[in-house]
Amino acid sequence: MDFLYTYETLKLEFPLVEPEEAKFVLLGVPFDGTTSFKPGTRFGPTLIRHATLNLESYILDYDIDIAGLPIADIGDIAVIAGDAKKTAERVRETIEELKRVNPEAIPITLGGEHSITLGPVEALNPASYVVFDAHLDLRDQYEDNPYSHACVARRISELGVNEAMFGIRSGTKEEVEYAEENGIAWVHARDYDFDAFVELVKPLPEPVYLSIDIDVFDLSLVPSTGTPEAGGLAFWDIIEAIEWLAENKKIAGFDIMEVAGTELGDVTALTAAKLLFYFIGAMGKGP
Ligand SMILES: N=C(N)NCCCCNCCCN
Ligand SMILES: [Mn+2]
Ligand SMILES: [Mn+2]
Repeated sequence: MDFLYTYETLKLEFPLVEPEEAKFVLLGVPFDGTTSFKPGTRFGPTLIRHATLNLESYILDYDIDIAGLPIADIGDIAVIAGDAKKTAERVRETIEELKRVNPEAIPITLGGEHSITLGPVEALNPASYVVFDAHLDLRDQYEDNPYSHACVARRISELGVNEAMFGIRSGTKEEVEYAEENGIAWVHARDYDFDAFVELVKPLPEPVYLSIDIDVFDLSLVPSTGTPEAGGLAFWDIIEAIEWLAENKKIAGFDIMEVAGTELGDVTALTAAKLLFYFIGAMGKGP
């Protein structure tokens, strides 16, 4: 099928299916309009897709080949440079188009900066938003823009979606107060472990939208991201959490955001690509 706002890009190397038949539908959003420190998230989707060429589709520890799963790639969204709100709206409309023809599809958005996550969340209407991020993203506005990547969790909480955040190590006093006043639970990167994750996520209502801001990882794993912060989580910390979610909660959608870089083979994109394959594998292997 054709979508109003998408165009074709590099694709995964194994056989893909049409979006109507897919369980997993990839969508890139090459947007870096509100990036405040390091630019380059507009190259994120292409860098991630390219990095998948380095990976085996067979996942050793799951004994599953994700090439056999129904995956579609609908390409990238034509973004509106500098306008996060309108770009997120295009993403919302595209995912709404997809859900009309395939209500079972799980959209996987590759970013692109985190502001764009508002689009899939509005389209999918999850009961809960679980996010791994170095940042709280709870500002009312940043640099005069309420649709900045630093505000996305605030905008999502205003929709009435429950939120839980993990790997946090950056925010303002106002953001901490907003979280407290609005019952938003978050776990500092220093305090993160699997038990803390399960304790907070278990009671959350379903479906859950899962967002990974790539800057949650330790800097060594993600040198190219918009606003890097030292002191992050390990790769397997996040895989373990994804596995628990895949087994225990209905997942409405997933994204990997804030991947930047200008060179093919960037470490950050390799981390993101491996994360993508594990997400698909964990969701595809069944309980
Ligand atoms: N969600 C985000 N990525 N937020 C980034 C906010 C950047 C704040 N820099 C503050 C610098 C103060 N000198
Ligand atoms: Mn973020
Ligand atoms: Mn972040």
